[in-house]
Amino acid sequence: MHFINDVSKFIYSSLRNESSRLRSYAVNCAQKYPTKVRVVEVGPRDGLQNESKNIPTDVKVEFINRLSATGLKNVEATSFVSPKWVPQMADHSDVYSRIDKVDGVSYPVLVPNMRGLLTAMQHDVKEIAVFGSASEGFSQKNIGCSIAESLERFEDVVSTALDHGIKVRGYISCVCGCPYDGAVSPHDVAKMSDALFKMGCYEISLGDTIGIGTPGTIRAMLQEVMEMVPVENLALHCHDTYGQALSNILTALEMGISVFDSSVAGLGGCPYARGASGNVATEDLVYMLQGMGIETGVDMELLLGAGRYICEELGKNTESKVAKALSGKEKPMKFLQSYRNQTSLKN
Ligand SMILES: CC(C)(COP(=O)([O-])OP(=O)([O-])OC[C@H]1O[C@@H](n2cnc3c(N)ncnc32)[C@H](O)[C@@H]1OP(=O)([O-])[O-])[C@@H](O)C(=O)NCCC(=O)NCCSC(=O)C[C@@](C)(O)CC(=O)[O-]
Repeated sequence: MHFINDVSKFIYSSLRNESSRLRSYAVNCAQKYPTKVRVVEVGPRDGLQNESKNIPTDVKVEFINRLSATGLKNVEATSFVSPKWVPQMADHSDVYSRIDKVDGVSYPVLVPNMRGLLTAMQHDVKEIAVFGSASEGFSQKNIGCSIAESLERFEDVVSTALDHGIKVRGYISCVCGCPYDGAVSPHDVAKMSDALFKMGCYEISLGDTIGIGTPGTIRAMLQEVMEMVPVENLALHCHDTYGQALSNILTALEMGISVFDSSVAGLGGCPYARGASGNVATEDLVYMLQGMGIETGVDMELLLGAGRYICEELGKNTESKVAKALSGKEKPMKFLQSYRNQTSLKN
């Protein structure tokens, strides 16, 4: 450990006078932050699924196309779920077939069962996500079965998808607490993560569905999960209900996690977790990461534009603090750039 710290300090001091990007790199090595983060945009799915007002398919398609142009590499497009359960996602087939598929961008879709997978395959979907829960109560309310039954169901879905060359991501909800069962033990989250990883999910996204976690509970949960699944196969999915999302993400970054889910304008919530607010806003996440010198590949101006577009269409105010702060500025990007130029960590 001392050796690692010494190496990090040496890298830091020897690069002190180099370019700003190298300086950020050294700082991140010294502090053990990853130098690059992949942001998984879940706005078109998690962000919109809870909206009661009908959102035209055209708007969803335009929203996804704008997000694809920002440099994001993962834009979750829709859910092939039952329209009886989530009416807002009933146009999943239309949305998926009409969006522009940009090279290098993945458009995962949620799939709860074999029927969802077969429909997704008819539309040549390249990546799906199965979604389970670490708590029994949420599993029953969200997908109508127990955890054990869900794992049985996913076995077939995952193996069929993999046989057809479709990548599979695995979500686990309620990793810090459940709206029906209360506290959830890190051991149960680790067990579920292990099961989905062994099934063939390339990445496990750990969802703090009701945003109740704090850096303390997130750390304890991640410690147990990391004993079962390598850190490079983990992602964190934070809702910001209690205002803890960015602190929780910082904790996960310190522990080596480098994939985070977020939703532009902080849209969202789960229909089966009443009272839970939206995901951490993508603008706020990217602002924090850029300010730490961590590469995301996301163009902030285009991202702010995508957030403005969907908020106008929904007739809502943004939940992003960054979007709110910059909305009063005549030239927001110039303002940000000049601020960054005055600080030691330019990006
Ligand atoms: C899993 C089921 C289908 C079980 O639902 P069920 O009622 O137990 O199953 P069923 O097989 O009896 O099906 C009921 C009806 O739905 C139809 N159906 C069945 N499957 C499909 C399908 N794939 N696509 C279209 N239709 C389907 C089926 O044909 C039938 O229609 P009917 O015969 O009555 O006319 C249901 O519970 C469901 O769709 N649940 C989805 C709930 C959901 O999408 N929740 C939000 C996403 S999860 C989330 O937000 C959390 C996450 C991922 O973001 C992470 C976090 O923050 O924690």
